[in-house]
Amino acid sequence: MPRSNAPDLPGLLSRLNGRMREDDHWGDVAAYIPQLAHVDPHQFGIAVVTADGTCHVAGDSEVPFSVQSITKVFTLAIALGRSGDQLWQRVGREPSGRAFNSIVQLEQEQGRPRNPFINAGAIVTTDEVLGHRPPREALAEIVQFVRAAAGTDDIHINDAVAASETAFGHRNFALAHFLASFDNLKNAPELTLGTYFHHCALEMSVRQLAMAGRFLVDAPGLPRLVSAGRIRRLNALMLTCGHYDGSGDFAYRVGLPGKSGVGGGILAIVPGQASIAVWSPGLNRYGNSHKGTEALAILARQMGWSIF
Ligand SMILES: NC(=O)CC[C@H](N)C(=O)O
Repeated sequence: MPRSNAPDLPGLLSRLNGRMREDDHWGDVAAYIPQLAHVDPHQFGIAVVTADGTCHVAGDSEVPFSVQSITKVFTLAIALGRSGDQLWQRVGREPSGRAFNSIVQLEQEQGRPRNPFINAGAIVTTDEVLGHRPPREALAEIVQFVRAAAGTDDIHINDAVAASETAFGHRNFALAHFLASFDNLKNAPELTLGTYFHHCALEMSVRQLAMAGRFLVDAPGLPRLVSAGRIRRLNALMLTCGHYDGSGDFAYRVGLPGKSGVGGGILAIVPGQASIAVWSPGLNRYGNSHKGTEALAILARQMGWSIF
């Protein structure tokens, strides 16, 4: 009997939801994207898909939220599918120890971002996915990949969020132009960023996100979109880099590969056993969901889930 079917998971999720709502420290929503600053922080949802394909949910599990940087996992999978290991000439595989939008290492390291999950690295993988196509085509491929992974067509880009980020995206413009100055962008910064802002503005509920994460679990009954070797490598990068300068703390507390977004979502993977999505819009000092991290730490402990 796999451990994923062990202690009454639905009951556990429901108690976890209650416990998260008792404590009134919710963290602060991301204010640098005006559309996200309006989101009510007092929300919490969780979904777990186990290896047998069952999805258990609790809390605000059907509310679509801005998945933001969690899409970097999907764009990385697509970029590796298109370019293979050549991608690593343009972007590294080391934790940055810096905030997600930091620019300092880019100058020191001649325009090769530390990893694909910080903004500079994700701008490079987006540029790779874009190739020399119109952004609309690349976005269609990304949305199609996410929909196929989730098993539903009801996943959309929120254009107002993309526009809001474009209007205030001075940091990301700076990063993209810096990359271009080191000859590490194939497209005009505006085109690559337009694609990046739009895929970050994808919206999903935790149910949809947990379903979309199934391809990273590598269990016989779950959809397989990339090879087993690539699944392991995506998970390795999620563990070491998925929470930016909070990645070590997340590994210490949760013990699972995970990817966060400033919309307050986290996708975490229990290899061979489960795909977990949590969402609570208030963030901690690293820009990762405060209650999402708390909830994952408790769930992992209670289920005995850890890669260690
Ligand atoms: N950490 C995040 O989710 C950041 C993504 C956001 N779109 C940005 O570029 O700033």
